[in-house]
Amino acid sequence: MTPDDPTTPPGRPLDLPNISLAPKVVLHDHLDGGLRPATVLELAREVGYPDLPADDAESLARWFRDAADSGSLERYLETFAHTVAVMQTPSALRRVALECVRDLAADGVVYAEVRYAPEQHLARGMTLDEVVEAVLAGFRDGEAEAEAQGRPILVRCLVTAMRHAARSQEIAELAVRYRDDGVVGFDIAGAEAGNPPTRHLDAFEFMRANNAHFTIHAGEAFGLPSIHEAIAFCGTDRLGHGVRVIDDITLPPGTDLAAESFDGVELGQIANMVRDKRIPLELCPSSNVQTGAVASIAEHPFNVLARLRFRVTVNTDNRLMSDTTMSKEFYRLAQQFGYGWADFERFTVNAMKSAFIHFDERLALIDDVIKPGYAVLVG
Ligand SMILES: O=c1[nH]cnc2c1ncn2[C@H]1C[C@H](O)[C@@H](CO)O1
Ligand SMILES: [Zn+2]
Repeated sequence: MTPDDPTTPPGRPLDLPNISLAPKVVLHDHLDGGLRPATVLELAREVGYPDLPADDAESLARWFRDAADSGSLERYLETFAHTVAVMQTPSALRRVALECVRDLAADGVVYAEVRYAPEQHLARGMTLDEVVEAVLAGFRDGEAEAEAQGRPILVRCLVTAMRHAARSQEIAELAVRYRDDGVVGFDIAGAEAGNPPTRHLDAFEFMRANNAHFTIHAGEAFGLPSIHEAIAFCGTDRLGHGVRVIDDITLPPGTDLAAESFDGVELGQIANMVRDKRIPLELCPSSNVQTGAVASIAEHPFNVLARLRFRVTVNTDNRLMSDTTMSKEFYRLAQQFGYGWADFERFTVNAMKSAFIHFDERLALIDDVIKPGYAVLVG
């Protein structure tokens, strides 16, 4: 695209430096999937963890990306053993949480919901409450620092239960216990096949009974039945990925996935329900390619879903494993599907509307931060 090209979107060039200036919102970002490689090395040395697969930051970064590039969610998840191993003390958790906020703020993120599974951080004797408190302290440190640097960011936390394990009720209780301290919701993650959302129905019912929010990783490695359970039986507020909802959408043969509109599309009951109820899709393009949920960015249903007016949001999932940032995800989508600032603004407003903070707080960020931020870029 060049400035003379009539297809070039208006405003500043859509390059990474400009995209990083745009206000962005991330709803799906794992704390244990976003460590800095140098921090993994330092913490491993501090806690005496000898099993890292590389001993310099650059090689370690490459190892995470390549190992996660596996085409299988199960193999992708194996890489987390190394990050979780070095996140077993309050000081390590607080540092990782602080650096997470620093990295998000430096990338122009203005609101983030960051998740992790407290039950995976008990190996050296911390309690679930101590884990949550250490992470929240790190987020508060990061927010204060960003504020002082004139780059304010609001970071809230989701606590995740591992879907193959049996602690979801406890984790849901933890979410409710810390709801006034920065935990805004609950989630389940891990290997999807064989661990359907209804395995954790009690935990979701507990959240609903307490008027509390949750999202569910569904429709990533496993398809429509998982999405159906998450919505129909569990009553999820959002879908973690949900990308396989595309399997309930019939496109005429030969449809160009990068088109601006789609004729002759048919939606099944599940796809209609997701769209009718405006259930947010936490799409994570790079991660979806790495786990084999989709074959490539070009074949990612993001554009089809966006043009069909599903409530799509753009997310990082795991910045370390995908070697990504919010800006890079936006950039990759723009390169593939020709998006401009107005599209980015729409995806960002979609995300902000879908956040688990209160309505007035969401509205304030949309009106006071997101809209003015994009107005500057559009010019
Ligand atoms: O995209 C994902 N799908 C399922 N599970 C995931 C994904 N990304 C991270 N996880 C797992 C691995 C982490 O250890 C855990 C908590 O953040 O969540
Ligand atoms: Zn995830």
